[in-house]
Amino acid sequence: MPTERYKVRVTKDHLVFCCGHFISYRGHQCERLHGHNYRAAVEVEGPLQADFYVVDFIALKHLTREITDELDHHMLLPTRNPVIQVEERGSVVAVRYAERQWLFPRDDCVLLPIENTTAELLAHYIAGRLWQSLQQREGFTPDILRVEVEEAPGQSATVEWRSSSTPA
Ligand SMILES: Nc1nc2c(c(=O)[nH]1)N=C([C@H](O)[C@H](O)COP(=O)(O)OP(=O)(O)OP(=O)(O)O)CN2
Repeated sequence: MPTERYKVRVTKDHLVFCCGHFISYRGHQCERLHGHNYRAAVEVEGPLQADFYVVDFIALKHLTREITDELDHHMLLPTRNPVIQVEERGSVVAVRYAERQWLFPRDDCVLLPIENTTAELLAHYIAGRLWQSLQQREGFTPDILRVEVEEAPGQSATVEWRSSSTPA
């Protein structure tokens, strides 16, 4: 008897999040501030549950959207970047890279506990949040969770999280 696996995937226009950002690269260089219409796509693998689905599309979309909506229309700033310093000062966020400095209203920013706002690490951030929401709110641990973040049409990054009990 062949074995079978199931996968569900969601990507929707409401999982688009429009943000400002800049990344450091090659260790010591820094992009100019610019924006993207990012799009998240989420895949979950696992056995069929009692309702004959891996996970409810509706729950998956809802939980993913909660996370992407928090990012939408914000400036994304990494708090762990070795060359970009991000400092909260009351109602503003001061950002410094070498001689360049920016001051943003605090409410316009999302400070992310990542090293760089690459599509890879944005996918990692969303995957971590979604893994936690699925466990805590749906009582569900995926065998495999993949999050893709498309920075622009034709260029995206994907991260894969596996449950410790899922064989490689
Ligand atoms: N692997 C990754 N590479 C790059 C990332 C990333 O997140 N992961 N990010 C960037 C930049 O943020 C940048 O904004 C993208 O640059 P670019 O590809 O030049 O963007 P365009 O949309 O202008 O691309 P065109 O194909 O020239 O239209 C860089 N690399």
